[in-house]
Amino acid sequence: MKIFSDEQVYEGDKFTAQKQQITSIELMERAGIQIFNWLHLRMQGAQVPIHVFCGIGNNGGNGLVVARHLVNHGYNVHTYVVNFSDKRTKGFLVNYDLMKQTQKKWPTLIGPKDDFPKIGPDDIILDAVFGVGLNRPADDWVVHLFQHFKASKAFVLSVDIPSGLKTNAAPVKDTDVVWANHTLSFQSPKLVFFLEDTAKFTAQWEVLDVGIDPEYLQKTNTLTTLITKQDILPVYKPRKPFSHKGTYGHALLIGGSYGKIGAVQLASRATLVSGAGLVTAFVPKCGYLPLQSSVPELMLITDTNDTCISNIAIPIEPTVIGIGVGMGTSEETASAFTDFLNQNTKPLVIDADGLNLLAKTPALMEKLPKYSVLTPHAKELERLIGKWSNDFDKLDKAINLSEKYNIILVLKGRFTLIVYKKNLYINATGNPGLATGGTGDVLTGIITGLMAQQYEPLEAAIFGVYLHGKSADIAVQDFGYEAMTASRVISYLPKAFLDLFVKPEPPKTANKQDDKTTKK
Ligand SMILES: NC(=O)C1=CN([C@@H]2O[C@H](COP(=O)(O)OP(=O)(O)OC[C@H]3O[C@@H](n4cnc5c(N)ncnc54)[C@H](OP(=O)(O)O)[C@@H]3O)[C@@H](O)[C@H]2O)[C@@H](O)CC1
Ligand SMILES: Nc1ncnc2c1ncn2[C@@H]1O[C@H](COP(=O)(O)OP(=O)(O)O)[C@@H](O)[C@H]1O
Ligand SMILES: [K+]
Repeated sequence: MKIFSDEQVYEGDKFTAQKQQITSIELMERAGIQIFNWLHLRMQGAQVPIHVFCGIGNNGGNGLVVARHLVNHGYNVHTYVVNFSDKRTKGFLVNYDLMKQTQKKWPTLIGPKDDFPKIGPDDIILDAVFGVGLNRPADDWVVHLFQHFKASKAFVLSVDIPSGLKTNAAPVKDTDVVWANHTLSFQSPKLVFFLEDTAKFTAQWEVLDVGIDPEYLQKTNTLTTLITKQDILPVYKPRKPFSHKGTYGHALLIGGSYGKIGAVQLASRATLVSGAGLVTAFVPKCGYLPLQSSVPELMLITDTNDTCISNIAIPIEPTVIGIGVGMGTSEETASAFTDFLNQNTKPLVIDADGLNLLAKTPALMEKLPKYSVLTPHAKELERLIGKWSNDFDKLDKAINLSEKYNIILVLKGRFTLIVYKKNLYINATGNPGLATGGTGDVLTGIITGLMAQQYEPLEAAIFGVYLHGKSADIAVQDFGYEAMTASRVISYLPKAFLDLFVKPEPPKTANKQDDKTTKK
């Protein structure tokens, strides 16, 4: 799913107005009706007080449209204008006048010196104070109003974005932003809904189709994508009837050390279950027996050293190499890793201690083949790029690293972000059941297995991360979060593949307008 920038949404609005010969006010009316329908469907006329707080820009204009329809349908509505500027937009002004005509009085103006209205814990707040037009910190009194919302414990529905939140920068303080229970985001979700520092500002979100012309949506490319099944299906390579194990590549996993052979076991099982034709592991001698007896499909090559990797000699021609899981960072291993990178020409997936060794000797980054896939968790990433001040700083640094070495970075977390140069892919599958040792090794195995089958490295990273999280999402239904374990994530990979071909259920809505909303 494309994540449009603010500029692209404005541009799309203009394109639509021109192509469909309608005014921006009519487009605003359409969007407002969508929000009204969302509320009406859920409230069915209930007389719960609804406090609509409107700014003076187009976000406020959207709020006024909703308020008018709520009044017309007999709801218990209180409308306020948060009067932070006198530069009112046309979309605001037109709807402000219509509001007067509808309820025969002007909405209540709130300024810096006014008391805030009483809001009960069972009331509803419609937050239309700031949208994506926020371009400087809000005044203190407006921030106090946001805190008043939070203190009321009322349900907060934000229009387009929680007010005070920007789409491209971190807020200075958590109190500068409205904490929404739900956000109706225009046309696509915002990147900030998926970032560690800002996801908390909306407990849930939904996309509202505000009627931007389909031609514009289709032809416009975005830098940011939310990975959905619809993005994965065109990438999926169906198994061919006249194929054999050679068709699906030979994956090699290099890793393991005394006490950490399990990491290679998990990664190589995941590689096998992802469909690689042949899988070999290169491990220290101590790994031979446990791996040979626990994974019969796996072939093994051992190092001359008993307990750690000391000399990576590979008498095979693998399609792809996954290196680093459980490998350790001893001096012998570090030197073997350097020698390996100096002579390697095969595509690479690098995880765990492979990343730690790269961080220790950054000059080794020059040796990475282009399109190598690196899969750091937050700590490993910090070792590679240094500390960051906020999510956007982290992304900038990751983009720089990707551009400098032409590599793909898989930034693991609740929402794993795949960075390739300026392109960003967000994965939303997965759950806290994955917060357990070994699940990262499984991911390395999956991506390596997909690359063995000739998925392009970027495709393999995107597809792999999606499948990994999906397995966990299916497994959680049987095991819950606590009992998940990395092995169970592998056992549910088959179901994650099969799920690709299950059609999503149509949304259960009674209202045609509401069919247009996309549920998370
Ligand atoms: N079809 C539709 O219905 C569509 C509707 N859309 C809706 O429009 C919304 C964006 O509307 P918007 O551009 O008018 O800006 P908005 O967020 O309302 O802010 C108001 C103005 O306040 C100002 N300002 C900024 N920061 C400030 C501050 N800290 N303290 C004080 N003032 C501050 C700044 O103006 P300035 O003073 O800089 O001239 C800004 O312009 C968007 O989120 C969506 O709801 C669009 O998506 C298109 C399709
Ligand atoms: N709360 C969470 N929600 C979703 N995914 C998670 C969560 N916690 C961890 N994960 C995923 O689990 C994996 C953990 O990887 P990693 O930290 O490398 O584990 P290990 O090194 O033990 O194998 C990553 O793919 C990460 O995205
Ligand atoms: K808002």
